[in-house]
Amino acid sequence: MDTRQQALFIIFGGTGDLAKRKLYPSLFELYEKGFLKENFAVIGTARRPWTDEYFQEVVRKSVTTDGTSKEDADEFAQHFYYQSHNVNDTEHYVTLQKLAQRLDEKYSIGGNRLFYLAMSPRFFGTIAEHLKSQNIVTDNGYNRLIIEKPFGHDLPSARELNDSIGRYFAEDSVFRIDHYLGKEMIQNIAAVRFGNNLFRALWNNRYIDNIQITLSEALGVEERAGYYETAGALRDMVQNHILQIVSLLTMNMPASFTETDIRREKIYALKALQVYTPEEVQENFVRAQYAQSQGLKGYRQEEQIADNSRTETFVAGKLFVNSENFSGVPIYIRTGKRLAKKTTRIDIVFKDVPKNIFGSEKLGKNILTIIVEPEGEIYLQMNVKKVGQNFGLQVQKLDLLQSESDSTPIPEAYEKLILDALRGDATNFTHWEEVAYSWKFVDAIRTAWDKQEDAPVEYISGSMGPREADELLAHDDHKWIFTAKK
Ligand SMILES: NC(=O)C1=CN([C@@H]2O[C@H](COP(=O)(O)OP(=O)(O)OC[C@H]3O[C@@H](n4cnc5c(N)ncnc54)[C@H](OP(=O)(O)O)[C@@H]3O)[C@@H](O)[C@H]2O)C=CC1
Ligand SMILES: O=C1O[C@H](COP(=O)(O)O)[C@@H](O)[C@H](O)[C@H]1O
Repeated sequence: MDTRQQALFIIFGGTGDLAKRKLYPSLFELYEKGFLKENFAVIGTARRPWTDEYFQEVVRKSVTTDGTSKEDADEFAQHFYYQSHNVNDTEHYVTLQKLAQRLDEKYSIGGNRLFYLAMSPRFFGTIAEHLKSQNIVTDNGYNRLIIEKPFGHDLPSARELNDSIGRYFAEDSVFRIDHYLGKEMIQNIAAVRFGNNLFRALWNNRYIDNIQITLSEALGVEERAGYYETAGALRDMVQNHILQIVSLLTMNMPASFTETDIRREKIYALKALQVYTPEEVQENFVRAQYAQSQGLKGYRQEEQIADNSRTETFVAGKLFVNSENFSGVPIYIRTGKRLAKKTTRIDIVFKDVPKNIFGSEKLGKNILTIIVEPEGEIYLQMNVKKVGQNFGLQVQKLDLLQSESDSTPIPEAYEKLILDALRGDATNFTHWEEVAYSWKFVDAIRTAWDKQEDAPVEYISGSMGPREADELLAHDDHKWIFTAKK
């Protein structure tokens, strides 16, 4: 089967951080693996007046690491063209249309176009409109729009944004990126759940006691402070990545492993999220900010951050998916910056056996742990017999998968997602209804917080958040499985 793709990429925000750090290296990987060969070209656009030569140099630099072949990087960069372009200026789209047409012919692309909007969402509507009105979309190939997060800052703004895009592009041409859905171990959730009868049978409120999702980062806000100050951890990480993980963990088994069936079940799971009243928000959610400590700046001392900022850099919460299989199972989530360690992990804690027949021998919990980062790993914690004449029990970890044992290099999330978009497979992109239900849940929390007089509590940089996040679980007689000490 010929896996080579033919496409013209037009990247809006071609001079930006995301394009340089993620998009060009991912395209290069696809080139090195043969998915992109002769029949592709990339137009980078942004306002600054770069030349093609300068742009190609930027691209070469961004794809070059220790092992990169200089010849391949040079050949790859030859496919890149730069067009200085202000997205608000209609005249500029006329020039863009001509360049796109010329490159389509030069590289025999056949009209396939992928428009990557790697810039502030406030421009998305105007770009979509101009792509249509200035005939940059073709009628002899596909026209797909890849859209970066954040998709709005609440439900009304997301709906407005969706409507403005929807006037020009049908839902099946819109690929809303959530890069967590391109991560290998996040994609492994479906394999573990639906590929093993053992877990398929136990994956419900009869056997699962609680679920814990941790997305912790060691870094602070770095150079994205301006954006972060308007978002906070709730909008930056919970509305998208965490709720997407929740939907993958709690959705019913899809009728088939296809885009339509998977998305249907994810939408259903997100629709079943319990939307909290302000009192329930107070009880079930904790927000916090990193404080000045251990020689590191506190959040309010960072550049571009107001010294009275109330933006949360940490969120912990307990949520419920009120579906037949998951109602009653607390799902504890936490995410934050300047925490002890960069890690993304999911712990599924199973219920205790109904009766311990081993007398004074204590039984440990069965816990299935999926570590997404730093290394992909899956463990199952089990009770087994201690070796020896006497009967004693011990807890052991069954190592179900270790990335080291599989020599295939793990593709970067963006690389996988761009290839999916080229193939027209939107399974790992978020449907509008998923976005809408996620905002509905998050808006209830945000609105309650905005009305609270208290500022976020503080936590020490390098810790796993404030003690309130531990108390949230202690209140239910639970505790976080992952502590930084391990
Ligand atoms: N960076 C990251 O790690 C991540 C980014 N994202 C999202 O990706 C998007 C891009 O982020 P990022 O690359 O960091 O942002 P940057 O600020 O680095 O880039 C913004 C880009 O937009 C261009 N631009 C701004 N105004 C205009 C205009 N009027 N006309 C044409 N071009 C314009 C800028 O170039 P110029 O000034 O030359 O016009 C620049 O290329 C955002 O939606 C962000 O939320 C999502 C996840 C991670
Ligand atoms: O979307 C975002 O994700 C990153 C964390 O992504 P990861 O792949 O490194 O886990 C986060 O730093 C950023 O604030 C947020 O916008």
